[in-house]
Amino acid sequence: MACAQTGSGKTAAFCFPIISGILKNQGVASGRWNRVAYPTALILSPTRELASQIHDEAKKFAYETGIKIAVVYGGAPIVQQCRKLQKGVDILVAAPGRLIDMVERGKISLKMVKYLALDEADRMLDMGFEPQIRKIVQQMGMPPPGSRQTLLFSATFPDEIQRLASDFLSNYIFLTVGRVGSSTDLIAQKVELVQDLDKRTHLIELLHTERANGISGKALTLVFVKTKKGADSLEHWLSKNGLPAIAIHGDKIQIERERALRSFKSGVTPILVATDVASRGLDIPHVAHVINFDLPQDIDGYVHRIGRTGRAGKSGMATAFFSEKNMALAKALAELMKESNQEVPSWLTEYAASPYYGGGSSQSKRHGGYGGSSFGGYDFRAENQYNSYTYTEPESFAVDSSSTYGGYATPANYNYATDHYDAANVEYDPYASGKNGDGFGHESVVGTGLE
Ligand SMILES: Nc1ncnc2c1ncn2[C@@H]1O[C@H](COP(=O)(O)OP(=O)(O)OP(=O)(O)O)[C@@H](O)[C@H]1O
Repeated sequence: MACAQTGSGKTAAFCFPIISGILKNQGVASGRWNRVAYPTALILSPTRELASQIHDEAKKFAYETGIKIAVVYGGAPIVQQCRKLQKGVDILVAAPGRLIDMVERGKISLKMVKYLALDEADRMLDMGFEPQIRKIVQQMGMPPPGSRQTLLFSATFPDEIQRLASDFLSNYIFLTVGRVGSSTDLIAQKVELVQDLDKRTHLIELLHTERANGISGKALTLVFVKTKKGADSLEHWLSKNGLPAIAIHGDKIQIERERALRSFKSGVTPILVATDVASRGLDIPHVAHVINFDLPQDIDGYVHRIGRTGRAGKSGMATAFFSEKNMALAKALAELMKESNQEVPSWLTEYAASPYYGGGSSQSKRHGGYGGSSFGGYDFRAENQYNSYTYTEPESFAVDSSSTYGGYATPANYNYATDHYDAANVEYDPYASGKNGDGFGHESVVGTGLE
């Protein structure tokens, strides 16, 4: 289970070990025609666009290795996808619906899967996708957790989802780079108090000012709204006001969705109005500004949305229109902004402090989820240990022998700065001799930055 901030390169982090594992252990599939495809690795994604992006990335990573990569998702011709599969596939990238369909039709067998990766894993295991994932992983012939490696990746991981995820894992390692659910401070975040009725005018002013200041150029702006209807309507409104915009949402047919994305990426339509269908995983160069015209319900949604900018070390900007409908988000938003070294407006601090909106509670409450917040921030198995986890040199993570982790002494010479990634090797035991030392038979590894 691995968490790192948006835009930090998680796709490569799960693709490379898979590619390496296949080359080392399984060997690549033959190019012979097969009626049924037997992928060695399965990568699942919540949206078609993300599946397509992962497929493209994985192809680059596997260049000249002979590894065969295919993608299946709904809304695209199934015949073409089948034809590709029949030529052999090592890594299959899929959106759940189409995958289930193809397994049921006998076109794909999951019997040989040795690597299962769930990108945006918390989304894949939330209420919407969980039944489908359960079906794929537990009822379609896939080898059990001990006989395959399972990789769950996301920038956010609420503890209730972590709990659920353990059903698909055995004795797993929890690895975080930075704090789970935090956003990168490469993104300059701004929150503005705007009444619902004024949002459109405010948006137009904001976009015109940007243009007047010459910010546009090649820069792209992504505007998030709550509903599909709202997306279409805002697209028309912006276009009518001389601001070229295009909408993407789940009610559009796949060709239209892809056309919208292409037009946005190429800069032909520099404003994309989107629902949450575009909130996760999409890596679009030149997105300079993310505007939350409507804020999402929970803070994790906000983290993913603003994460469409400020990627791969580049800086970005995020503006949120906050109205009274968003009060439940006040505390989590203020905390997140503070944590990412952003200036928090005083009115937001006041809302955040109001007990009426869940304010005034202790830090530890962040883990439990309240009023729209679902900060993870830790390995849910280690709640007690984290409470008593102390260290003396947070900069370098060099821990002296007085430090404790769940009441167990950390080895005197253990240096987190150099040793913590070694914990990914299951045989390596950083905390104590014998078992993991915390008595839980698992390991949690926390890194401090993108390194
Ligand atoms: N080592 C690297 N050096 C430079 N760029 C990199 C490196 N690793 C990844 N990238 C680039 O960083 C960008 C973001 O990567 P990626 O899409 O994998 O992020 P992510 O962590 O999955 O984000 P999200 O949480 O939004 O899905 C991509 O354009 C990718 O090519």
